[in-house]
Amino acid sequence: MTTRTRGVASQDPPLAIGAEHVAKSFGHVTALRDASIAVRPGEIVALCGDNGAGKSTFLRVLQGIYRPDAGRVIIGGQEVDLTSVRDAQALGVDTVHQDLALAPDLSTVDNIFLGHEIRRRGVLGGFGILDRAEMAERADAALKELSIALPSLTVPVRELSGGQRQAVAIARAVMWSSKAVLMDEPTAALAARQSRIVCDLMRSVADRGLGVLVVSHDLPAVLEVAHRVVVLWRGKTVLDAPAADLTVPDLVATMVGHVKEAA
Ligand SMILES: Nc1ncnc2c1ncn2[C@@H]1O[C@H](COP(=O)(O)OP(=O)(O)OP(=O)(O)O)[C@@H](O)[C@H]1O
Repeated sequence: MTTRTRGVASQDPPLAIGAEHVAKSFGHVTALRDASIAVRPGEIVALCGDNGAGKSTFLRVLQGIYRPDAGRVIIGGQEVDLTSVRDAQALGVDTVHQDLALAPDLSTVDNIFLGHEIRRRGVLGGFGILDRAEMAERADAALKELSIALPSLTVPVRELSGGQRQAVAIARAVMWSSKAVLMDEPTAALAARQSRIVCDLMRSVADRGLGVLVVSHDLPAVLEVAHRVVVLWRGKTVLDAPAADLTVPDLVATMVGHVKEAA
């Protein structure tokens, strides 16, 4: 992984996460041809587009799963060359996946600390036993900070509701992110009330100063929660506008190619 500041260091405030003129092809299929997005600290930006527009591919570029063929990725105001998801995580970017990627048989505490377990020092200085009390305390504090109320932090997460599991996945991502959280369709599987709770949670995450990039087909939720909306059409950013200036019919028209405003 390398980082450079060329051309992006003067942006004020520095981008939490962004990308400029990204292209990515798979053989003869062009998934992205000119995709750009900019998310500043404390900002919620929605990434929308019709099926096959390139949203998942763009998200994977920002996560470090795919290297772009052209263009650049920016994290924390610096141009970066990500070679893996671990690179993005090390720079402070974590993802809430559509399937949440939680371990169903583990508790909320264990899921939040999965891969980041805290251990007490062993008697002989080796790896010690899990420090469950410390992990429970820190998980509880992180959930409280996001105003997430759960019936129990110790039951397996499969016993929680869909909205509660979504909240656990978001809390886990926030716990290990210092710059931005990427969310893939966070309200897709939720009823209206739980969807509103997740939108409130996105606001809490942004209020902590993190950038939030959310991929969503839920256009009313997008317009309610996002500060700005970026639309991809056939792999190109064709709209980047404040959500307050847009309506659902505007967005639908842009998503299907009736472009009113080029970025
Ligand atoms: N690994 C891959 N190999 C080949 N083609 C791919 C690959 N990933 C994506 N594509 C193609 O790239 C284009 C963009 O796909 P992508 O999944 O990024 O779109 P999307 O906007 O996320 O779509 P959806 O909303 O349907 O999930 C599509 O034509 C898709 O078939």
